[in-house]
Amino acid sequence: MANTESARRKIMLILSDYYIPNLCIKIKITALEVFNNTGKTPSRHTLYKGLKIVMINVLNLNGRLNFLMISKQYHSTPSRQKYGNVFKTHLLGKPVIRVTGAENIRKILMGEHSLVSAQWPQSTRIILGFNTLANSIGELHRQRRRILAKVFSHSALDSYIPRIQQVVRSRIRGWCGERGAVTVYPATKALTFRIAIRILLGLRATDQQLTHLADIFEQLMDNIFSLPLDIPFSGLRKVRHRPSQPCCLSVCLSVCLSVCLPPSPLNPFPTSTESAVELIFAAFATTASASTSLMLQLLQNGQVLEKMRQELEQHGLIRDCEWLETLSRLRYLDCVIKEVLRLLPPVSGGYRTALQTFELDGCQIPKGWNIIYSIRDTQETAAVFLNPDTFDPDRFGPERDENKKGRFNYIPFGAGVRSCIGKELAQVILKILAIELTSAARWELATATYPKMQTVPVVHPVDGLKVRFHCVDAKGNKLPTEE
Ligand code: HEM
Repeated sequence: MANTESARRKIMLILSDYYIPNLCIKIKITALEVFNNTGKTPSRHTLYKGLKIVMINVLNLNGRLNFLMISKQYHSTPSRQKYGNVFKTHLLGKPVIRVTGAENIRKILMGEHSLVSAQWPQSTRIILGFNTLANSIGELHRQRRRILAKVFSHSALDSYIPRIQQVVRSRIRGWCGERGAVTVYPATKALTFRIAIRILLGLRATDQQLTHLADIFEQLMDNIFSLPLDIPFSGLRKVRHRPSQPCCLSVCLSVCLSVCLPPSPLNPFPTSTESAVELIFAAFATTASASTSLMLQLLQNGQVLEKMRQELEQHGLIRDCEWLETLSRLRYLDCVIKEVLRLLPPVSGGYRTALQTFELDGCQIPKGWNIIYSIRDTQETAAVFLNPDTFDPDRFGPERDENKKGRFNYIPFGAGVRSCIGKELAQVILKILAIELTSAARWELATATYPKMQTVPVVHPVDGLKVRFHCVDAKGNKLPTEE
């Protein structure tokens, strides 16, 4: 029994470190059930088996619980109403200051490197690696950003467009060829993954390698916000030490793709697979989330889709958008993409640590404390947006341009020195997807009602959004499904 007690204490110790009260109670009960129900002192084997069951429960539950906790943090409107735009809460068991509102966000985002410093949760840092852009600070961050900026330059983006269009076109044809419904969120994740690997990184991966890597990334995303416990059965251990896999993701990527890593004129990562992992990670779920939200909004707002179609016809480029400059002439399409990212921002917020004690909105933030700046809440509550719950792309049009009334009310890509380095690329992908869908396909909801949305790790429909696609000709007539 002494063994049992010490094992239970060990678990409690680990958990209490991360202070999750409900989970602690649950574990205490489970541990007692596992160890005491036998009515006798367990053997080493039983004890180990029991511990294993407990830990699996804890850690599986932990993943979901963390998501729930984060979700709750981002949606704690009552707390915001009660305590204002800056208040203290807990995330992953640690105290954190949550910040909302354009003025407060401005101070945080413009204070990077002096007032605050980006600091992702420990699990994210461990999984992605410490040498990535998002995890580097100060001069190192500036240098890395300068190097990476080449991948996203105007000429680089121009060169990606025809190939992105090719990949998107072929994927949409595939969706139209499906007999049943397509689940949009995983389908767009596969699409962005393919674009990131083949076009952005210029890697020649086979379909089999792509599927294998996508599977690993999926697991990575599932565990990106988890307790930083590298112990058996934990999310962290799963992604770092997959059986029959090299021991970490970046190594895994390089081994899987070793035959095709160097050299490619577009591949700026002959040595840094960590950077490659980071870019795929940053592009993967975010762009897929926005793509899914785009399709959802176009399903729900037929008049917007019609207006987009008219704009494409006016420009005579229903099917050809070869250059960045051509894309930028489609003003209404630009408003549609902006509105999708306002109403359903894929990333809920960003993580910072206070480098010095400072005051924000009358509250003192002590040095060393964690801060989350909230994108979703800020966009949802910004007074500059009229009827904020309505999907209304014209709010970004030249006549109203509500966004002009305050710079930090609209921040789907963050702002300042840490703003999203891939934002132009993300917008290009979304625009090409919208053009291809509008001109070559029709899509309809395959379920009786629209799905609810989930917000963590990025915003997405709970059922992934089930849709039936059909190919159409230039006049909008349905084409027979290819066998
Ligand atoms: C709709 C799609 C996307 C959204 C909504 C989005 C959003 C964001 C946000 C909000 C940040 C800032 C986080 C912070 O303040 O700490 C960020 C940073 C970043 N994003 Fe994106 N992103 C998207 C797509 C992409 C793509 C396609 C790439 C690259 C291929 C990318 C690469 C990055 C990187 C590397 C950073 C870190 C920048 C730094 O720390 O200097 N993102 N993204």
